[in-house]
Amino acid sequence: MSITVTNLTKVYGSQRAIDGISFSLKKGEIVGFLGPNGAGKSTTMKILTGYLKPTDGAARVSDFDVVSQPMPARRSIGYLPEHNPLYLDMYVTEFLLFSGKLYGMSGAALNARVEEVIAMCGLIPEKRKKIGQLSKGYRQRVGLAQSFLHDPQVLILDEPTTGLDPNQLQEIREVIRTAGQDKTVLFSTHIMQEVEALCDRVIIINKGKVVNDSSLEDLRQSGRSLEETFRILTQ
Ligand SMILES: Nc1ncnc2c1ncn2[C@@H]1O[C@H](COP(=O)(O)OP(=O)(O)OP(=O)(O)O)[C@@H](O)[C@H]1O
Repeated sequence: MSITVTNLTKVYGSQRAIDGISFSLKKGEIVGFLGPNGAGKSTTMKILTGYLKPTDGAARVSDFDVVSQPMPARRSIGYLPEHNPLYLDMYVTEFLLFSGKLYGMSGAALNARVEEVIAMCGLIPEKRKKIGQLSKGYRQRVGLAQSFLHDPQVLILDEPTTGLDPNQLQEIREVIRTAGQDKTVLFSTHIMQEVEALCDRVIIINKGKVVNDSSLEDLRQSGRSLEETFRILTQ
C-alpha cells in the first residue's frame, strides 16, 4: 500500500477534527478526498505529510510510519498545501532551483528536472517572471511544479484547483492526470466533476469520520450521482 491510515484521530482542544478514520490507497490509485468545510480533510493531509502529529492511530506513506520515520516518508511525498506559501519576490525558475536544493538535488540533474517540471506544468511562458507577478492559476502551477520536483511516488494535493477559472481548471486537471500516471494521488476538492474526471475512487469524510469509500464505478451502479451521494451522506 502507498498510503495506510489506521484509526487516525486528531483532537484540537475539545474538538475531534478527525475521529478514528481508516483507509488505504494502493500504488497508482488516484483518489478524491471529499467532505464539507471543516470535515477534517486538511488535518488528515497535514498528518500524512508530517506537519501535524496525530492524537491517536497511525499513518504510513510508502511503508514508512509518518511519526517514527518522518524523513523517508516525507521524501516520498509531493505535497501541495491548501494555502501554499510561495516566495513572491523570487523568479519562477529561481524558486524551483531553490526548492530542489532543499530536496538535496543539485547541478545538471537539478537544472534538467526544473526545466522538465516547468514544461510539464505549462510554465514555459512565465518562467522568467517573479511569482508575485503571476495569476492565481499560474501560482498554483508553480506549487504543483514544486511538489513534483523530486519525482515523489505519492502526491497529496489539498484543493489544487480552488479559485481557478474553467480553463485553468481544465489545464491543471490535465497536469495532475499526466503527473499522476505512475503515482499514487490523494487530492481534496469541493468540485464533484473533478473527481469524476480524474479519480478511480472517492473517500468522503464528514465530521471527522469516513462515511463513504468506494470506486466511482460502484457509485455509478448505485444509480446516484456523486453529488447526490455527497449530499445524502453529509447533510
Ligand atoms: N489548528 C487548529 N486548531 C483548532 N482547530 C482546528 C485547527 N485546524 C483545524 N481545526 C478545526 O478542525 C476541523 C477540521 O478542519 P480541516 O481544516 O481539517 O477541515 P477541511 O475538511 O480541510 O475543511 P475545508 O474544506 O474548509 O478546507 C475544523 O472544525 C477546524 O476548525
